[in-house]
Amino acid sequence: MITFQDVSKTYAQGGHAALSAVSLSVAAGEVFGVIGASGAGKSTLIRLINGLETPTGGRVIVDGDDVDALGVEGLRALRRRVGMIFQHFNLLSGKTVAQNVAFPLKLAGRPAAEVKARTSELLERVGLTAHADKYPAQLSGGQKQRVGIARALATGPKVLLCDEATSALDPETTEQILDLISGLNRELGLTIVLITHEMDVVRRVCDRVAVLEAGRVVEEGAVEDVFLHPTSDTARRFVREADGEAATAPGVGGRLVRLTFKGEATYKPVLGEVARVTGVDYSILGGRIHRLRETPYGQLTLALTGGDVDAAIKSFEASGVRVDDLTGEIAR
Ligand SMILES: Nc1ncnc2c1ncn2[C@@H]1O[C@H](COP(=O)(O)OP(=O)(O)OP(=O)(O)O)[C@@H](O)[C@H]1O
Repeated sequence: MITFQDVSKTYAQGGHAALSAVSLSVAAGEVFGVIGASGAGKSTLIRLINGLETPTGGRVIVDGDDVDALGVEGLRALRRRVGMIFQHFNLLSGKTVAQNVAFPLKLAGRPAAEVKARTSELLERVGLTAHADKYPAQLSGGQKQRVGIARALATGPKVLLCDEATSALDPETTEQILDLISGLNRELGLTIVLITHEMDVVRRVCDRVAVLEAGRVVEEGAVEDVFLHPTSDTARRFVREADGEAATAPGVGGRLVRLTFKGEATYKPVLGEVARVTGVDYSILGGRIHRLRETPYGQLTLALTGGDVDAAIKSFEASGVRVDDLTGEIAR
């Protein structure tokens, strides 16, 4: 659905490259996350998808079109197929909720009866029917983002771009908006690209993720792989931030390992069994049970001492538990 081929972008006033040699592709129907720190190039990347920015090198292909080669009319048509929502909602403050949602339909020259019917259908979908005649200033942040979503869906897009869409919201509202976005993906088959600086957002809704650092993709893959076994320092940092996992374990000896339990292994009494058989002791340094979209998983960070540590690691692995040796990593 979306392909970046060796894309670079240097702003005229910028000097250094905001994006360098970015190649990635987003399949139809998936939720693709782009995570990076401030200034990594996330906004630039997402704005290239609907032609709000143009690349200085490479090509961005969306739904079969080379975005940079589209004329004014072609771009307008593309933007009807690619909706966008924003961190600060970007609503028209002088228009009501219903008028905000109707706006793109009116711009597209749709007949009045269709505009009315479609607007009420969209307001119903995002749960704002009762607020149709209010103005944005009378709404909560979450309600404003719902208006943004309804407006983005007005022209029946295939793709929804989410530019830090939950960054201005509290955790509970964030969860509701992410649920709404997930539902749109499931029920309408919308392809979704979201940019964020929070790994938790990626964990909750994305199928795949690219990690951006200083304009380059430093890691990309299934969320499960990147989240459970990050390979780049940047991804590790984001995962740790999301977990609050200890980055150091001062004064603890032994072999530091992270166990990942998934699927059946999650419910086996593996820890005690392995300790008994191999004679190792363990101190628990950190732990969490979470979900990756719908899949539960558990991770435990342990210091293993005494007994036969190598045999213990083999036994964990034989029980379907993944073991990562953190002895080198944890000091980083
Ligand atoms: N219009 C612009 N003109 C000049 N430089 C820009 C412009 N927009 C972005 N940049 C620069 O490009 C780089 C990437 O910026 P971008 O906004 O894409 O990053 P980001 O990851 O979205 O950051 P943030 O999370 O802070 O929004 C930064 O160095 C930024 O200063």
